[in-house]
Amino acid sequence: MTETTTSLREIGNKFFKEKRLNLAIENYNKAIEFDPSDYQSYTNRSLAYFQKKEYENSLEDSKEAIKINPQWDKAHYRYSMALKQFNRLDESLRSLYIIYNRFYNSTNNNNTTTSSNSNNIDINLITKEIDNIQKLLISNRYSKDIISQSETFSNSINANVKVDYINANLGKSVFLIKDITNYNQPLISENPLVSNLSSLYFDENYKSCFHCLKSIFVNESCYGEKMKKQKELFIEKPSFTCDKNCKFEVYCSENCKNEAWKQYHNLLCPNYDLILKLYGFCRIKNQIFPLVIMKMLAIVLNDLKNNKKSLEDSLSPFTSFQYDLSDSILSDDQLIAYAFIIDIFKSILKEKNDEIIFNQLINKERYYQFNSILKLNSSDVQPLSILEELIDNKVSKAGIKETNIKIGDEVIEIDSIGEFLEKNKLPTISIKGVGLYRVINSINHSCEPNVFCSFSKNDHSMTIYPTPKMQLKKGQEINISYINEDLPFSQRQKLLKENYSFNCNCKKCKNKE
Ligand SMILES: C[S@@+](CC[C@H](N)C(=O)[O-])C[C@H]1O[C@@H](n2cnc3c(N)ncnc32)[C@H](O)[C@@H]1O
Repeated sequence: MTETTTSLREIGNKFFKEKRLNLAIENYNKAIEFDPSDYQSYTNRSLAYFQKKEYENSLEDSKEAIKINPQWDKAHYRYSMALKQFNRLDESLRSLYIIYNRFYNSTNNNNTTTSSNSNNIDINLITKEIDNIQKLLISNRYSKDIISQSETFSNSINANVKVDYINANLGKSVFLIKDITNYNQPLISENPLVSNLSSLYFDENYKSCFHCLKSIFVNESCYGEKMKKQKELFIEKPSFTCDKNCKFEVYCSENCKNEAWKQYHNLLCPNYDLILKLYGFCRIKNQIFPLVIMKMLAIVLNDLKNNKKSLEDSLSPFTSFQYDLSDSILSDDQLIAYAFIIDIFKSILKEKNDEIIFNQLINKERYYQFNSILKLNSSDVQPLSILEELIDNKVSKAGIKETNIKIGDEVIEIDSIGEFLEKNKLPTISIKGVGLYRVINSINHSCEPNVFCSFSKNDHSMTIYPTPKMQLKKGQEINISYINEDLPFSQRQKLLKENYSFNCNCKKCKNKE
């Protein structure tokens, strides 16, 4: 940086202090002309434009300053404030979190607790802004009305809870809106915004609903010798194959077929040759997130096109989850899967006027973003296996006096079904996938959870129940355990850090129990 640049900038700063904004801008222009890498002049000019309510210019200048020096927190702050003016609240929040996380990482490393960092940004101001924007976002997105509406994503929520923001560290979480006295009462029942089968199950041995993941058929080769004789297990359930282009995807009902079509399959189906390549790759490499990401992108694209919303609004069901772009290290396989996704969406968005949407929606940053959303928030989904479903039906039909049920010629004591299933629990008979749940995946973790989740007997929906004997009062936060809470303290901390990027500070962890 030349002396001339610095003095021109300082003259600009002087004019700025005197509120002579045009003169300030003139001097910042000159400083930048002398040294186009002078990120401080860009940042200061961004503020001057902001004061003049020229938000587009303010946004561009702060963006340029970040490009030159990504460590310059003041530029991130200016960028965030300009984004806020355009109601791009998610992005605005993200920029504030860059400053917030950097501040706390550096104070943790240096063991200091000053209220400002090397860039001289007041961390209290940042925290206050984070609080403001979070509250705005929560009230927009999780109001009771919005939650209980049947949206494009058709998630139905039994509203005994509300989503609220806690603080910049814990983000949002879920709170009870009534006292709970009946422990059999579900607190939340929810369908996912998106779900997908693990690619391991794209195989002639399995047939599952492509929409709700329910088992339709499992080949007898997946069972042990004894169960192979039980013919009832191998009767294929009715299924509904897509009759448009792909003739490949199968569903358990007309309803699932229609939902899938409406949400994402209408865009994906005509490009199925490319999609099969992605399925094949994901199956060999045992990957599931790229498949979910493909569906998420199709859902956003449909919303964008059909409902004429802004990109920000169409993305918001997904971007309201926490994510961390700096943390997303993608493997070579994930990057190859990204190339397949690019090909698929190039084919979907091939019209000339689709170019802008393509560039805004389908890019590497989005892939990292969606990957991180899935990594930090999604749940494993495991619908009942065909064997479990069969047992369940027989038990519900059994009279009160009956003590046994029969599967083929196998007689099972109703009281020992658990042991029977345990004995016959072959990894190959349970179909697994992942799902992203708008409210359930907003529940924070505790190693002493007061609620637990249970899969629906038949599909990808999930229900939250109170943990028996826990007192549950109106206003209380509900917490689930993301991991096996019976593991020793150090293992729990390690798993939570590795998989969810946080240090658990619950009572059990504080006592190192
Ligand atoms: C499934 S989300 C839960 C909702 C999240 N708080 C939000 O604002 O979207 C998981 C993320 O929440 C945060 N989180 C959950 N439980 C936490 C806890 N006990 N302590 C600190 N952070 C937690 C972590 O950032 C984690 O990666």
